[in-house]
Amino acid sequence: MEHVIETKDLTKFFGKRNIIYHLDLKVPKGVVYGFLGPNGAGKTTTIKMLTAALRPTYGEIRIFGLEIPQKRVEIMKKVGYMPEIPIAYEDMTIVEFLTYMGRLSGLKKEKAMEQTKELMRYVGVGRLALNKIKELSSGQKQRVAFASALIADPELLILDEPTANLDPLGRIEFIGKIISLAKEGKTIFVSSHIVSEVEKMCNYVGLINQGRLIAQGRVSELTQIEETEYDIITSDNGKACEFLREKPYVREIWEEEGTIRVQVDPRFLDEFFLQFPKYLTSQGIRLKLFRPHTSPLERILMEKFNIGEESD
Ligand SMILES: Nc1ncnc2c1ncn2[C@@H]1O[C@H](COP(=O)(O)OP(=O)(O)OP(=O)(O)O)[C@@H](O)[C@H]1O
Repeated sequence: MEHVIETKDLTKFFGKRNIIYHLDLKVPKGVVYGFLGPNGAGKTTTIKMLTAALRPTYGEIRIFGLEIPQKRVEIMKKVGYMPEIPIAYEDMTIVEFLTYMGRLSGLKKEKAMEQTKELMRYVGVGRLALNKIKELSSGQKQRVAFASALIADPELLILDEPTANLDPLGRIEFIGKIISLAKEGKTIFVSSHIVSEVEKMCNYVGLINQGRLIAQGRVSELTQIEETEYDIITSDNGKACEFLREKPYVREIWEEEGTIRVQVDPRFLDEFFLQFPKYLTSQGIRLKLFRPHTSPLERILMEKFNIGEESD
């Protein structure tokens, strides 16, 4: 099996409104796949179809090579799913809920309890074990929902905006957990509208806008567009600016709050990269920061989303 998740021509109408257009998702085994798109792009609708909560209007879905919805029960044994609005069992305590979810996933009672104990600690709700779900904050509920997705040690995790209610520290912790789960060999499909988050945790990405998949692939391959705008800080910004201003390949240059922003003619990037560091070294100027002005993923988003709008 080449792909853990594969859809062909996946399409969804709500009434006459076409919400998802001919989606061909391909999620290879072992990747952290970021399903990235703005509010209303169709992420949740797609995820609901992947988990058989919603029927496609047409198109095919295969998970582990098996067809949804026909093989749903068999497939879902190996899938941990965390919905956007988690948890319905509001009157259960966390322990009861997680043990119950473990039992539903086919674990023996003892194993379910053992997993519950370990996962409550893992997601940071150990002290709240006997609290009812309805007494929790939305971030705490999201942590419990994450534990619930992990309860049967799934091969594939499908997470719908899992960090939406987490505080900044919770987000950092969560990203660390996703990275280590991927190292264990799990495949993770995670939706988000936050570029920086996807950049930190995902090595594969699918960009969705207005129900259309506009790019898909390994982040490192998609982002090989050369940047022409850079942020620079040196130990002598004045001199560095003076040097750059004289160069014909520098299209624009200005300094803002101690950072030089330079825009280079893309045809002469090689010259810029060769000459600028050489000059700094010759003058004993130290380079403190040198980075593309926009992050690579942000750049492809801006490019692709514009293309999408033009072709409408
Ligand atoms: N049951 C429904 N009936 C009609 N329209 C719907 C239904 N569910 C979703 N939609 C519409 O489908 C579009 C996509 O919604 P969806 O929730 O999939 O987006 P999303 O990418 O998950 O957005 P967000 O980031 O805000 O969660 C929206 O325009 C929404 O209004």
